[in-house]
Amino acid sequence: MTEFTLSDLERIVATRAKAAAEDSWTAKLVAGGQRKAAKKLGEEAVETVIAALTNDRENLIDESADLLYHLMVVLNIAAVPLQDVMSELASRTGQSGLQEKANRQNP
Ligand SMILES: N=c1c2ncn([C@@H]3O[C@H](COP(=O)(O)OP(=O)(O)OP(=O)(O)O)[C@@H](O)[C@H]3O)c2ncn1[C@@H]1O[C@H](COP(=O)(O)O)[C@@H](O)[C@H]1O
Repeated sequence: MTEFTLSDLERIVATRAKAAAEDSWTAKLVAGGQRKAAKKLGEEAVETVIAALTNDRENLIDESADLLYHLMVVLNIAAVPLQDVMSELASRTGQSGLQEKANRQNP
């Protein structure tokens, strides 16, 4: 199987967001607005946490997929390109998270 990336998922979400709400979960979520989509994202985050804490590997993979998909929907509604998130992550490379935290606390 060829590698599937978050960029592929972003493209699928952008396409399906324009479908009829009765034919597509993505379109239904988008039509429901950011409040509902963000709530769904929060639920998936909690389910991911529970899977992690119960050492349920299969469920962790499943819930992580739900989480990433719903994040892509929330970013789509907010008109935030995935590349903006990746650029933010890229700008953080080369500095330890611990160093960044220390700089924030002692500017
Ligand atoms: N990756 C996903 C994806 N992951 C999860 N989901 C849907 O997210 C929904 C929520 O799942 P949950 O089980 O958490 O929620 P639920 O139990 O069904 O609902 P509640 O009980 O919480 O109300 C389900 O309908 C899942 O099918 C997804 N729906 C779509 N995609 C991708 O989007 C594409 C287009 O899908 P449609 O927009 O539906 O055409 C698909 O081919 C996939 O690539």
